[in-house]
Amino acid sequence: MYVGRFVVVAPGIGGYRVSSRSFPNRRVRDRGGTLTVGPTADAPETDNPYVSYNCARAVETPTEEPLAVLGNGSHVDPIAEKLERGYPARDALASALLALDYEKDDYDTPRVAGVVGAESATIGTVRRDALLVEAVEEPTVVATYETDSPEPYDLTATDAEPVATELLGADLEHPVCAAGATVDADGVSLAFDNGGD
Ligand SMILES: NC(=O)c1ncn([C@@H]2O[C@H](COP(=O)(O)O)[C@@H](O)[C@H]2O)c1NC=O
Repeated sequence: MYVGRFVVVAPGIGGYRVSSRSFPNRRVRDRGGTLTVGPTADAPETDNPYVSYNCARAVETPTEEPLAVLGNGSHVDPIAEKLERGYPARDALASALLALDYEKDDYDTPRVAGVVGAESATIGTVRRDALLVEAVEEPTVVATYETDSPEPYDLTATDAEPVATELLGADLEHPVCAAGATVDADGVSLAFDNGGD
């Protein structure tokens, strides 16, 4: 099955995977507290605005709560900025997803995102026909295609890098790269797996 990009979150842990039919020559890079998806050196040039972006950010709220933000596009940045200004996760997700809306590409690709705290998690998506934001207690996935509403996900890893590796290895078509995050009282850990390097 091809689900495109997907986010998985639960309290204390989360991850994000890029699956792609059209732009497989991409990887995650660490820019210090932010993980970025972008082209590999040998990738064909493209003017598609949706394929390079920050996919994971570590933030701290005004009350010093560490949070991780994960998502499939430029909405990750305003979600992170709203959390840093004290918006609750629900409101940061809903307002940024609604403002940017689904992607204006050939597929009306939904935006998906999650916010992970040490003891909380919230997941969201904006599609052509819906805006969904939910607080969740157990690992929950939302994807761009097919699985485009939140549903339970069987996540076994408990650390950031194993989460990335587990998502990259999930039996879903066209894996490209993945990110993982863990959050506890001490802060956020981010990691990634680009497969084979
Ligand atoms: N976030 C991403 O990594 C990403 N990769 C591709 N897209 C969009 O989704 C469309 C379909 O891509 P694909 O055939 O790889 O699933 C692309 O034309 C592009 O507009 C993306 N946008 C949202 O998921």
